[in-house]
Amino acid sequence: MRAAELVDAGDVRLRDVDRPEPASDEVLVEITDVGICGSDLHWYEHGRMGDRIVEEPLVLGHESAGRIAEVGSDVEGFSSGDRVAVEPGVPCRRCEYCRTGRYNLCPDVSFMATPGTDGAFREYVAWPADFVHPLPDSVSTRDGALCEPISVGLQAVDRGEVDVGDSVLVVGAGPIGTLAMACARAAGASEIAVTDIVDSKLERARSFGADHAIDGRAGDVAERVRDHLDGGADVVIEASGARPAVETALDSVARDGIVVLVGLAPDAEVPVSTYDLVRGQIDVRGSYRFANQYDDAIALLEDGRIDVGALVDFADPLSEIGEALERASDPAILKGMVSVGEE
Ligand SMILES: NC(=O)C1=CN([C@@H]2O[C@H](COP(=O)(O)OP(=O)(O)OC[C@H]3O[C@@H](n4cnc5c(N)ncnc54)[C@H](O)[C@@H]3O)[C@@H](O)[C@H]2O)C=CC1
Ligand SMILES: CC(=O)[C@H](N)C(=O)O
Repeated sequence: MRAAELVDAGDVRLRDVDRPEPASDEVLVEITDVGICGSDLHWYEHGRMGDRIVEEPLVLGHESAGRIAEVGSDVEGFSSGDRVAVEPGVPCRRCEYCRTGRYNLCPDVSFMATPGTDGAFREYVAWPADFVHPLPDSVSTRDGALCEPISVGLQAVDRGEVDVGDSVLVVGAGPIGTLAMACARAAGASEIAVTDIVDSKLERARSFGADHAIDGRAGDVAERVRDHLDGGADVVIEASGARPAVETALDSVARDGIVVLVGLAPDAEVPVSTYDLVRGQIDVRGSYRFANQYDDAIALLEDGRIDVGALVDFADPLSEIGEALERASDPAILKGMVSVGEE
């Protein structure tokens, strides 16, 4: 089968490799669609993330869906041809976090497209059946592949305890921020503001349903948030990881509000006034990946409550993976995808 391997920074090669055999508890998925995530671009551009370095060829891509090609001997409930979304992180299932349903925090998770665990820019993936989710007829595999970033959005909204009537500010209108916004709306948020520093992202946020799209380059964002959202946002979801954006998030929350930090910013140290946090009774929370969110993501797609297709700017074939990764690096692109098997 063909697999796109990252061999060095900026160097991804299509190679013929052995097709995997599913273990008894696995299914073999013929991959059809894979989203390109910012983390794929980071690995591609730098060949490393923090102290994790790509030393062996690594297949990128962790937002994937496809069709069942083979079913392991102990697996029940799947048949060849079933269309499925593949959840990319398989935890140990034994630790305290796994046993209490918080498997996104498992220290021994194998997550696709990180050193040691190949991702989905390849024709077939053998994957544990309990981390593979059937798609209803009305949900395409292209949309199903994006259950992954939708699940990140759902997790953020859960962490923010977004409820009916809440006002929400989303900082950063990339795919994660945009999907968090859609998930907040689905959870009942009544008024949603979004801020970004790229014009096209602000326009896309508006067309995706933001009530207020605030240009982060033009002056005091927090003040404008307070004007629009009656004194501040009940919940702020920070989805950029940029230092000034984190400051905006902390400054824009209403009293008794919750700030959810989703953006990953290894170097962003931000001064925090603990005095303001205490007096405002503010919760600041991290939100990491997702746990048990795929079924809800699929339900939102099935109900048409998230038009995830509107996020997608292009879908290139696997044979053009290098060009696809370059195209996706353009800040105006919201979501690029790779179609596997369609040439
Ligand atoms: N916590 C988690 O589980 C996960 C975290 N992430 C992280 O979430 C963040 C968002 O992911 P993507 O949407 O894929 O990234 P992205 O880079 O596509 O989007 C970030 C957006 O933030 C905007 N931005 C940058 N500086 C800003 C500022 N000062 N004010 C307002 N907006 C600003 C950018 O213009 C861009 O539109 C990244 O840091 C990513 O690493 C992604 C997936 C999972
Ligand atoms: C950071 C990412 O983009 C990825 N979804 C991950 O959880 O590692």
